[in-house]
Amino acid sequence: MSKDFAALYAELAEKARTRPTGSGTVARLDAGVHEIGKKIVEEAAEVWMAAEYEGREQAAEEISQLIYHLQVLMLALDLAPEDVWRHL
Ligand SMILES: N=c1c2ncn([C@@H]3O[C@H](COP(=O)(O)OP(=O)(O)OP(=O)(O)O)[C@@H](O)[C@H]3O)c2ncn1[C@@H]1O[C@H](COP(=O)(O)O)[C@@H](O)[C@H]1O
Repeated sequence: MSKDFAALYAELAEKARTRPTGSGTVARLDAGVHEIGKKIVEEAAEVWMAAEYEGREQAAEEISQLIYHLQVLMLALDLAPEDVWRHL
């Protein structure tokens, strides 16, 4: 069963809280907002290129990675999903 936005956020929040060894998420949080922001821009560009040239399946994968990095930024800023949803 694949995970959804809420399940991934809960998983990442738990990683941020418990800081398990080897977690890429913990390393990204430790690198800080500047590095997370650069990764978001990179992933957004990959979404664009995949959508324009690489097809739906590749675009879906790149979109999932962009969502992951957006969630890391949310955790870095202590933003819960509800803090974002209320702007929708
Ligand atoms: N869903 C993701 C996920 N999507 C993307 N990424 C990261 O984003 C990278 C994709 O970026 P690129 O394609 O640019 O790969 P890259 O050039 O090697 O990127 P860099 O690692 O150099 O930044 C992947 O290599 C991962 O490091 C993710 N890392 C983790 N998760 C999930 O997050 C959860 C927690 O992961 P850990 O914190 O590592 O335990 C697990 O369920 C993981 O499956």
